[in-house]
Amino acid sequence: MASETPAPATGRRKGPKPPIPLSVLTGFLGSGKTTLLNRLLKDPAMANTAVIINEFGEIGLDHLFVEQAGDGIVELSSGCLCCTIRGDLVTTLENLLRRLDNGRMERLDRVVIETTGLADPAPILHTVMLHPYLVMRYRLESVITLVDAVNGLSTLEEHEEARKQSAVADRLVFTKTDLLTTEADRSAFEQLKQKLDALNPAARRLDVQAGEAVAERLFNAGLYNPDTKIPDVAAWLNAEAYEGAGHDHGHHHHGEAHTHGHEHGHDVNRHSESIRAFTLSTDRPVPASALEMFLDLLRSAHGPKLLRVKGIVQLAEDPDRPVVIHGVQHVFHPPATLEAWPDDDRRTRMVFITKDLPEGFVRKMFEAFSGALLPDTPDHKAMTDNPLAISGFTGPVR
Ligand SMILES: Nc1nc2c(ncn2[C@@H]2O[C@H](COP(=O)(O)OP(=O)(O)OP(=O)(O)O)[C@@H](O)[C@H]2O)c(=O)[nH]1
Repeated sequence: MASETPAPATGRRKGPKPPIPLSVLTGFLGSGKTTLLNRLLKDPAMANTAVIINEFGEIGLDHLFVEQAGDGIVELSSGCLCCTIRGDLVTTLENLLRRLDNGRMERLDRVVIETTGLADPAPILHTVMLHPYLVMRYRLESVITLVDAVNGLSTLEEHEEARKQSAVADRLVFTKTDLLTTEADRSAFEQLKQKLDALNPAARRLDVQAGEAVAERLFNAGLYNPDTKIPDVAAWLNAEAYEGAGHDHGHHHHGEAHTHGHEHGHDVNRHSESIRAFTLSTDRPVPASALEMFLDLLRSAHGPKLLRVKGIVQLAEDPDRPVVIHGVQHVFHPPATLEAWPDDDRRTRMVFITKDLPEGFVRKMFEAFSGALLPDTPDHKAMTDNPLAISGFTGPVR
């Protein structure tokens, strides 16, 4: 627990240490996580990174070992640390902090957690976000999801977990594009990319085979530019990418065949459409209490349907210092206040990836609390839907 770590650690230099960026590497079974990690671990750019994996055995690190420490952490010749999850993730993350705080480790610039193939990344993120001490020392930077270019389309169609993994990603990394040899393969890959456009329009995409999956492009997806430490809100939100993607979901998938009949959980189109990506924005400053009530209601009543929420908000009470919000399902990072707006755009902007939670409903709720008009993102549903009628809604909008 937090008490094991000596308190003076954070005060060794002046002020508390900045939180350590933490990324989650996920992707379906066999999507190529181990292969990519093996390559990354040799990259000098991974120095001062700790990678947390379930099993050393799988990853075949033997030739890279330099030191085997008692706490399940090994130091690799690249300067990267590798840890197994012994006990639980909290203990592993605490062990890393202990090494850092007692000087056994000089620096820790980044932590990467590899999930098992079937895992929903949200509980891993919650482990950190809900822990009172870890949430001060680590900061969620990015979710990186590997997508197999050959099998990705069928995996997405058949597995809810794969859709969620893709929807919450900050980076979508294609593997196995070298295996796209036939016309049919390439056409399936195009369809896969279209599906991902709908599920997650904002994630930057990288191709392993094109050499794009290097550390500097995979990571550094957080709010803060790692070099300047200045928040780069526009890149982090990438709200422009949602324009066009979030508003016509109903039209993206028509014409696709249903292949699995209509038992629950197997209607491909219905599920693809149930995950939505959209933005809300307003010029009007939002009262702090309205923001709080809006987020409280969203997360308490609809938490599991919020796959990912990011935003920057102009508060009525403190319009010069924007507040940054960041949530994964019902769990939100403590809101951070920036000292100033990073650029001239002072609008409140929020991006949402939701499941079974229609855009019109979220929009209406935001309007109801904030009194804000949302002129730049007209949505005819918002004009016609009655939010009270929808609040008990459980299925997708047709
Ligand atoms: N041709 C090709 N094969 C790849 C690529 N990436 C991974 N593979 C192969 O795909 C298989 C699965 O890769 P892994 O790295 O074990 O995948 P994983 O995601 O770690 O798998 P799990 O641990 O089972 O979830 C291995 O045989 C890899 O060699 C790629 O870009 N191209």
